[in-house]
Amino acid sequence: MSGPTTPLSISVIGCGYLGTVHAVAMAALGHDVVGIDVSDERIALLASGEAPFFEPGLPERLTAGLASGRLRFSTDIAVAATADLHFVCVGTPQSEGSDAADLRALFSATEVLIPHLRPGSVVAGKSTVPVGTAARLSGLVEGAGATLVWNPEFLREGRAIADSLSPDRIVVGVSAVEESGPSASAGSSGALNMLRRAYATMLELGTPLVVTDLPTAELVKGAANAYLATRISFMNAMADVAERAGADVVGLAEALGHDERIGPHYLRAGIGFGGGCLPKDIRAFAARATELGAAAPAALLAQVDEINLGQRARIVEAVAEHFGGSVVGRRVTVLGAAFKPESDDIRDSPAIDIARALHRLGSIVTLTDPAALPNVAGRYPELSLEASLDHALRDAECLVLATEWAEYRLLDPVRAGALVAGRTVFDGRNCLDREAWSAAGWKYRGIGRR
Ligand SMILES: NC(=O)C1=CN([C@@H]2O[C@H](COP(=O)(O)OP(=O)(O)OC[C@H]3O[C@@H](n4cnc5c(N)ncnc54)[C@H](O)[C@@H]3O)[C@@H](O)[C@H]2O)C=CC1
Ligand SMILES: O=C(O)[C@H]1O[C@H](OP(=O)(O)OP(=O)(O)OC[C@H]2O[C@@H](n3ccc(=O)[nH]c3=O)[C@H](O)[C@@H]2O)[C@H](O)[C@@H](O)[C@@H]1O
Repeated sequence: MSGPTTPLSISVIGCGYLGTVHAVAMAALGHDVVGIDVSDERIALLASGEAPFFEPGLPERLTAGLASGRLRFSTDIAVAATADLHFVCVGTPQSEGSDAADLRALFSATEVLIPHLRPGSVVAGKSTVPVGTAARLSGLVEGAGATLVWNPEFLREGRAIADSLSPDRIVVGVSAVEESGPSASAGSSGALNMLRRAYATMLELGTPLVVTDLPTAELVKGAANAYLATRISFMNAMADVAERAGADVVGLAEALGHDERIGPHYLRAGIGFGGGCLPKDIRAFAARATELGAAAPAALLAQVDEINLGQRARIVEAVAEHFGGSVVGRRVTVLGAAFKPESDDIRDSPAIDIARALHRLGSIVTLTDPAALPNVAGRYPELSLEASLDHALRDAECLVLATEWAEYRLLDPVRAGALVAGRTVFDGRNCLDREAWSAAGWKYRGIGRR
């Protein structure tokens, strides 16, 4: 990818799944980038060229960035002082004991950055936040003569590099809004120009730029994730009806997806959504909506959440039912631990929830995954982990496919059938070839399927 006409000096604060990829992408675009994090371990890994998590394409991009001299990493926030533009990418997890977002890292990262800001520099918030957060931060930033903008991120794990370098759209929220619509003040207009320079390569390629006010930019992100989550739960609700009615949710989704007004994406029924974002983001959105007095969106998203979590419980119930009501002593192998394929992220993973629930009910659970097992090890000692797929299959009395990695989707049912002790498969992602598995003598159970 060709670089911008005038490279910027950029800091990226918080080098997790989002920040690491953003730092690497900004360097790939030709900017001078320093990634900053409070974790010594993480920064040491990154500085040595080792990707701290599994993300396709990241190792190559990281190595290239470091070799170009345009990418470095530090735990010292003072190194941000030379940057013109600071992207804040720290975590905003669910608070313990409530549905609201925990904004402590965001405020603390901004506070320590303040002494290193100078007039004209720009702070761009990328973390996902409840609407109104930017207004609370802007006073802090403007006190230092700098400008705050909100620039939410829409990348998906597993496709993070491509999503960062070729986004569907770039959204920038600025602080000044006049009655006639968003229009930038002097500070905001300079900040907007800085963001245009940061993303020049993509803008030249025609990527849409949406300039709006701060709360709308924050809401775009929350609404996008709420909508995606709602689509998935909608299809899981349809799957419930389909299953009871003897219909097939896979065919239903295909037919719905051909409608241009609906489109084919996020219609896959299954054990539901997980990860570090959709679940906590809909909860934070609902909590903030409630604070603002908007009861209906909070109720809608509570229902989306309930349907989603219900999918995990239902598959556990179905496995128990298969064994005549009790899984005690039954050997069940769960295929997949990550919340989605091409990622090692196990945050709020449906696969882990299901494996743990089966174990609690007395089942002997083996969990396998091509990338995520190092993240599971130590955290869930009750689960028996098996890196080799063949070993995981051996003597299993039933399989639960929880994460649709290619090696599971393409698993040969005849070969698998020779390894297991019982030929029953619960396809939690409706991704197996039902006919081929049935023909190989398996009892196939999908979700929302006959
Ligand atoms: N993971 C994803 O695919 C996406 C995440 N987001 C949002 O981006 C934000 C970050 O998410 P992830 O990267 O997934 O989280 P993460 O937990 O992987 O990374 C957060 C990083 O921030 C660091 N950190 C915490 N406090 C800090 C401080 N004061 N100064 C510097 N670094 C600090 C942590 O050590 C950690 O490395 C969240 O708001 C999330 O909702 C948005 C789009 C995509
Ligand atoms: O805010 C974020 O962090 C990101 O959250 C999601 O991205 P991500 O969580 O990486 O993964 P998705 O591909 O959206 O999948 C989320 C979950 O939904 C599930 N899913 C997805 C699609 C579908 O049809 N059905 C379904 O159950 C997946 O298995 C996975 O567990 C959004 O897609 C990104 O745009 C957003 O930037």
